Amino acid sequence: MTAISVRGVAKRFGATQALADISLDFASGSFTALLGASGCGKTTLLRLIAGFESPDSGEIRLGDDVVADGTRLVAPEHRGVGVVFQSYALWPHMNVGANVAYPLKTRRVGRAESAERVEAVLATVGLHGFAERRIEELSGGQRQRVALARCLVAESKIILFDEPLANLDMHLRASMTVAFREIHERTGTTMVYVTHDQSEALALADRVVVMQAGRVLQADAPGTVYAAPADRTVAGFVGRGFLVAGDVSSCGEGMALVTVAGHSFGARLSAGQGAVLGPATVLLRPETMRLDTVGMAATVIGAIYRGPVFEVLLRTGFGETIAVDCVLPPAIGESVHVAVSDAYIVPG
Ligand SMILES: Nc1ncnc2c1ncn2[C@@H]1O[C@H](COP(=O)(O)OP(=O)(O)OP(=O)(O)O)[C@@H](O)[C@H]1O
Repeated sequence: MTAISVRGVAKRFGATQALADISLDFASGSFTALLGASGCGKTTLLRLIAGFESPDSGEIRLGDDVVADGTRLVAPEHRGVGVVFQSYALWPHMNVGANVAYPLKTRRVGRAESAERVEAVLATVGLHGFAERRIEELSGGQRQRVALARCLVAESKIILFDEPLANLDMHLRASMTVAFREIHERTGTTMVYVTHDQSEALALADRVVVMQAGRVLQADAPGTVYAAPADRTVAGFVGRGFLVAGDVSSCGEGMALVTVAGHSFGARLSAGQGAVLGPATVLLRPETMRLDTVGMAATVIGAIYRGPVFEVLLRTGFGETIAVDCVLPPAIGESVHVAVSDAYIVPG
């Protein structure tokens, strides 16, 4: 079943076309990440679904109900949609329990039932026994869990997240990413998650929608967006990758034989990509390249220590920069060869 349907939606702010003709369906129980650089329109799309903005054209449905079109605009409080913001939007003068219970209070749910439901959602978000705590006693991650609990207690079928982890440190982000996934799996809530952090999007979502300048460039499973990006922009934005110029000499069975800097290797073609003989854009990723005795000729231009490995920066014979991961980096200026075990011909 479709939980959210966005059809031909456009939104302009003065001279800025924030969204241009967006059509997307969000399946019930799905977890979608809206990913893109600052200003691409992610938040605007989220705000349109929530009802904080109205579309200039197009239609938005939640389940079977039209909530926005040329004639109708259902107010946010009547959409049954929960929103978790980057700023927690909690009431500092109320304790955790009262913050979480707020949606139940406005619906006049009885005290005993309310206390029971609040305790249950606090347990779901890993805050069992926190009901009496004051908001200012909590860490950023705990506050974000309270905000999520407040959405869950209202039993919103849809929860929208607007960069909820942007204020947290790296370790807390990682643990909250795991927590969000678990809560999604446990509750089956339809979730839409705005982020500009591609690693967060890949880790959390079952579908990643990559946006640029108010348009959708690709909407696919994380593995597909990573392994088979739809164009150069997605290839450059998702994961660590390098786009180099190659020359395709033969094609067949979804594979091409491509030559880059004098070295020939097999590269995948995207589904539906026909024969692409001649010049092509090749996506190379560090994990599928290694230094070897044969391969693309390159010169070492630098090495960055990344913890477990060094990222060794190389310049190919055509002046393009690529990188491979190495435990022991070669010396700067050294001539090396790079063997490629997987590559991808970027469409377009
Ligand atoms: N209320 C507004 N008034 C004027 N312009 C706006 C308004 N809201 C958004 N915009 C513009 O619309 C475009 C899309 O903004 P939006 O906030 O959706 O982008 P975003 O992808 O969420 O960016 P960020 O990651 O920086 O939040 C931007 O150019 C922005 O400046």
